[in-house]
Amino acid sequence: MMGASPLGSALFTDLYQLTMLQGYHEAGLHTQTAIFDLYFRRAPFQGGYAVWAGLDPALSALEGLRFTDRDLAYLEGTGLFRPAFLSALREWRFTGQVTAFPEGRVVFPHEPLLTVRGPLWEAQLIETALLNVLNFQTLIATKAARLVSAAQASPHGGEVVEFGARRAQGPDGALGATRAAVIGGATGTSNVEAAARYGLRATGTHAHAWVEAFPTELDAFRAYARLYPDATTLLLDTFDTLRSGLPNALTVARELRGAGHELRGVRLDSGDLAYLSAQVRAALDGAGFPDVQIVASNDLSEFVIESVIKGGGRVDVYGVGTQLATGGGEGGGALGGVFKLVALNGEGRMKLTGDPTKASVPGDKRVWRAYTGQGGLVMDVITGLHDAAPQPGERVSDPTNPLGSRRVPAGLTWVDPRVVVMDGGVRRQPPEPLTDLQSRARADIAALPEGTRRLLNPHRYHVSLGAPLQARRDTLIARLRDRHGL
Ligand SMILES: Nc1ncnc2c1ncn2[C@@H]1O[C@H](COP(=O)(O)OP(=O)(O)OP(=O)(O)O)[C@@H](O)[C@H]1O
Ligand SMILES: O=P(O)(O)OC[C@H]1O[C@H](OP(=O)(O)OP(=O)(O)O)[C@H](O)[C@@H]1O
Ligand SMILES: O=C(O)c1cccnc1
Repeated sequence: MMGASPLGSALFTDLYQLTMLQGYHEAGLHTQTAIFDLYFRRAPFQGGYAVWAGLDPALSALEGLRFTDRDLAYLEGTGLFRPAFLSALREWRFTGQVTAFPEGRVVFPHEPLLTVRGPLWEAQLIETALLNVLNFQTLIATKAARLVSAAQASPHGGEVVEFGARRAQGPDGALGATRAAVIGGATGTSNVEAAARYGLRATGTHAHAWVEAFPTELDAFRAYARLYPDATTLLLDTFDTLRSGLPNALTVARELRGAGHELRGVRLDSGDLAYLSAQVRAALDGAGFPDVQIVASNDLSEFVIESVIKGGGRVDVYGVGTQLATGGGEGGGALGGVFKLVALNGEGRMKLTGDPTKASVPGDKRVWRAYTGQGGLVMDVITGLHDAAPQPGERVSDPTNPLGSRRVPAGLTWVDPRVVVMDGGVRRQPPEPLTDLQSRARADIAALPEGTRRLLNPHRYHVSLGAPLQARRDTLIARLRDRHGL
């Protein structure tokens, strides 16, 4: 065993949460009712949207969170914590309420994706673990969605499967990445542990080592096909894709057919994938094998996939490793989601800063999402929890730019997409199957305005603040400035 995931350990937090917790406890602030919002300020990959993922593992972790004897002994050993606080921690449980977008929904910068309401010391402690799992899985689900949209732009269609276990950020990163990749639209994984854990299709071909292990490429191909006559995908590029791999694969395809089976596929792993896949497709079709699939791999990204398709490529399945499992590449690497205190004991709180993109929005809130009659997404408006839904003609403002405002169009249907997913520290619903989350994401991505899906310089989907909320925020800003002499 490589060690269990730290998610679910009360010590999987930043030290400052615990030092603050002790302070809240001493000051008697710890039981005051706090509201924290989790949101990100920029969509990953310089894209126009994100696919919200990681909620189920986050909620599972909250449900069981306890300080064990080992945890308390460690904390005692730091010399930072007093006995009264350590014994209070023994009773610490998460008893709060969590309201969140359902997993798989498309989400946008600045809107509260998840809101925690509960005693201050409960909500504060969980920041680190919540952000860890939600930032990562949202990043990877979004990457998968981008890869899948690129693949599906081909008139012939295309799937994405996840090949990233060898490149992921550690074992826990690999498992989380597979889960999120599937939510974002990946149709299979090569990671067998992840497949078993999440009830997914484990899929794969063979490596160059298999071919190198036999006297000839044809011997290797024949041996594999004999063992898996209905599940063989042959890797063509160990020696030369067109001059050796392809003719040998055709030989094996004919032999399999003679024995009542069909070759499933071939894999291309180097060279110009547009040119090679078109050549291989033509050869397979010409030889009477139109159903043999072409799998491609080798440092694929959404931009490579786009280029392969533009170049006339005929790839059916893209096997993506590094870029998918790590979210690597431009604007990737990490999602910068944050968790901010927005109210304490019913009073709005906010972070003021010189950078208007970083100032938070105080108070308990609601997100309204507007749809056209055809089910297309139009805009999101954040209001106070008890404010009316946005009205046609109402002026709503840009959360990062006080001068940016727009009027709410008429004829839209407004829905509050967030749900209470946990109450009294207990989940309200059982975990949803990953296939349901994948379908939800697929439908939401299809409902996005065309330009918002674009990979490069997408249209910005508008998330605005309702007028009463903006007014309360302005009042609080003025009060904080007065109080701090700013
Ligand atoms: N038609 C294409 N358009 C854009 N990028 C492509 C295309 N075909 C392949 N690529 C990408 O080009 C990069 C380099 O491919 P190349 O064939 O030179 O690599 P390679 O020689 O196989 O390298 P290595 O052996 O290190 O994997 C890869 O990231 C591959 O995904
Ligand atoms: O999207 P990727 O990160 O490229 O992951 C997939 C790659 O992993 C495997 O090869 P590997 O990279 O281990 O060896 P190679 O570079 O010799 O192909 C496989 O053959 C793919 O090319
Ligand atoms: O099955 C494959 O082809 C595979 C699996 C992992 C990484 N690269 C390729």
